[in-house]
Amino acid sequence: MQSLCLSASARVRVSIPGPTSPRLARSLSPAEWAPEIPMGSVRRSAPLCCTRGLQEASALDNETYSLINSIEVREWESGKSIDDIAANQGIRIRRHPSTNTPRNILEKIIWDKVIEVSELKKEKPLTLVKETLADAPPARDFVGALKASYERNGVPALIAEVKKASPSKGVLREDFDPVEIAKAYEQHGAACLSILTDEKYFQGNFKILEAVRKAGVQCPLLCKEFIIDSWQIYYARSKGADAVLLIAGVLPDIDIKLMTMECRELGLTALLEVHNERELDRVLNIDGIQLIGINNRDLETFEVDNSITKRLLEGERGEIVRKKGIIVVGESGLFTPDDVSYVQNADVKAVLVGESLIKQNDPGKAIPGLFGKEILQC
Ligand SMILES: O=C(O)c1ccccc1NCC(=O)[C@H](O)[C@H](O)COP(=O)(O)O
Repeated sequence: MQSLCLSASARVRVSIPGPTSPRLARSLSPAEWAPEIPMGSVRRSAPLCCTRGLQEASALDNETYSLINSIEVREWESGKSIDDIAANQGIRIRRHPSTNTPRNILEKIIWDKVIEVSELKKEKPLTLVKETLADAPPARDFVGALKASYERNGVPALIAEVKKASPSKGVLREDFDPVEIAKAYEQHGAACLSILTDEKYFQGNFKILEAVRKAGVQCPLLCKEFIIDSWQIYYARSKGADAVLLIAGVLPDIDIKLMTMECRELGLTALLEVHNERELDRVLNIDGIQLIGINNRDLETFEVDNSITKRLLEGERGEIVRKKGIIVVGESGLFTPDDVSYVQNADVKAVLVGESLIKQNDPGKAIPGLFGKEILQC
């Protein structure tokens, strides 16, 4: 089957390579890729994806066909920038600085990330990253691990976060041995781990992700990054990630569609993070989403409010989530068994917890304190 691979984050880039699965194991020749077209800069005729894609539409699968006909691609054709498209979807974070002053910390993180990723791509272009994919450890079943833990324990499965620092709280733990902490989390029942890889704001990095995997930790690993470019998804997999975070408050629908397709092809789980009704509605309208995280923390203001999880899962939205069999993760600000029960009553099947565990003398032993009981490992 022919397959269209298109990345819209900051650029539109397309290839129509050969059969879908084996193509990930090999690198694509430059001829298979359309030239990269900077988004938000010049107005151009239709991107190559549209013309090539439509010519070959009869050979494309339904998912790809609907993508190339999507409203966003048509908007792009009519000259809208990625920031315009995002703004139409209620996204306040701009990808490209139009002033020197970011509106908030999340926007600043994203502007820095755009620069960081463009440097990394120069050092290691996608074709080289793809060559290293075959050496990565096989991807583990992130959602399967969460479901199994929930069934085993009757409380939300734990995604324990290996987090040294954060923009809202500064350094959370001076004495930070990520591998020891990861092992302790696993030993005390964490179903999965979240590894911060952003260096500038969280003092994380990809060496931590690799070291945790190489140390023999079995839990699936979430690469906690600010993803704005498909390159980062391939890079995360090449470093051993089993899941990646996609933030709906940063990524327009077209990026989410393309990136979730790429995740599927790589065997990665995409955790779609939302913070309000509009973001949840956007994500629920995208096919194939298995895992949604509701972040109780407003990443623009740092305000944490656990009732956001409850509010978003009330009524029709909760019904749609259940009908689609989506697993919901309650994220941030969870400190006590009451906090965990509160989000569990809102129908959350997993929780993502950083600060309240990492700040304890023994972060692993703090897990029973968080749940009010011991959590059984698989
Ligand atoms: O944690 C922050 O200060 C932060 C600031 C800006 C963007 C993202 C941020 N955190 C990411 C997260 O959402 C949390 O690391 C994660 O949900 C765990 O939260 P917590 O248990 O409150 O540490």
